[in-house]
Amino acid sequence: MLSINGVSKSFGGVHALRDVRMAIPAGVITSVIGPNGAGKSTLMNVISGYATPSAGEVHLDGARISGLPPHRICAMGLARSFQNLQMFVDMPAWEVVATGFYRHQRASLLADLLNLPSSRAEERTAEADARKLLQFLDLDPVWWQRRAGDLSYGLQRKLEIGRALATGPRLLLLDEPAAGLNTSETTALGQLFRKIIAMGVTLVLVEHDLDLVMAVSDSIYVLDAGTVIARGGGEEVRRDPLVMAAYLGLDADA
Ligand SMILES: Nc1ncnc2c1ncn2[C@@H]1O[C@H](COP(=O)(O)OP(=O)(O)OP(=O)(O)O)[C@@H](O)[C@H]1O
Repeated sequence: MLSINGVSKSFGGVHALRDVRMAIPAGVITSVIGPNGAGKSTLMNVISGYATPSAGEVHLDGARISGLPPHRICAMGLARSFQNLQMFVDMPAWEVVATGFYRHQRASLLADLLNLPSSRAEERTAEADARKLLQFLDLDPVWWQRRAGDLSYGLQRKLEIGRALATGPRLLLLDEPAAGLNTSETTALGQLFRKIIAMGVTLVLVEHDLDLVMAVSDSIYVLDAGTVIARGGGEEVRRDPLVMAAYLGLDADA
């Protein structure tokens, strides 16, 4: 579904990604792990159009997406969340999710400004759809009308996932979705991933919580210093000497 063909990205003299190749199939959870500075966020930015690769290409279902702006890539069915929350803190929680439906709305800016019936009808549909998504996310209705910024960090993370799902993606990239969550929130997040897969949305995770990664991933890629050093199932990756060396700072032979 997503193919990453020889992607490199440099920032001045820093080679954040070097000839990265990945083949991510539909219908499963693929995780990308690696120590700090390995290039994970840079890879997510390249895939989602927030960064242009210095070399190589990214294809989604055979169509080249590298080099396109984020909104075009989103319209092609690829949505993302961010490592640091990108939240509309002053909106009611439901409306944060509803903004994701904007991509599907047809009313013109003028209709919006004049509050014409076409614009109001779309708003009502977006609100109803947002409520369905909030139920899907298992967000207690007591929070729906509350200011998003007043929700706990874990609940705001859910809103961010809801907003991304509202764009109707076939593939969803989640950049460190468990960061800042407690143990029970992380367990619930793993269950939510399974529900998202069951909806027919493919998931790619960048995650530091290795327990979560091992529990939910069908396949794992390990990046270190901008290079893929291992790929496979949890056990395979866990036992890989290069992975141990990257994480523990040990010599691969040791
Ligand atoms: N905009 C930038 N300008 C310069 N260097 C950058 C930029 N973005 C990333 N880098 C560098 O590229 C390398 C990879 O960074 P990146 O943030 O992709 O790693 P990461 O694996 O996501 O790290 P972490 O797990 O700490 O979030 C690092 O050396 C980083 O300092």
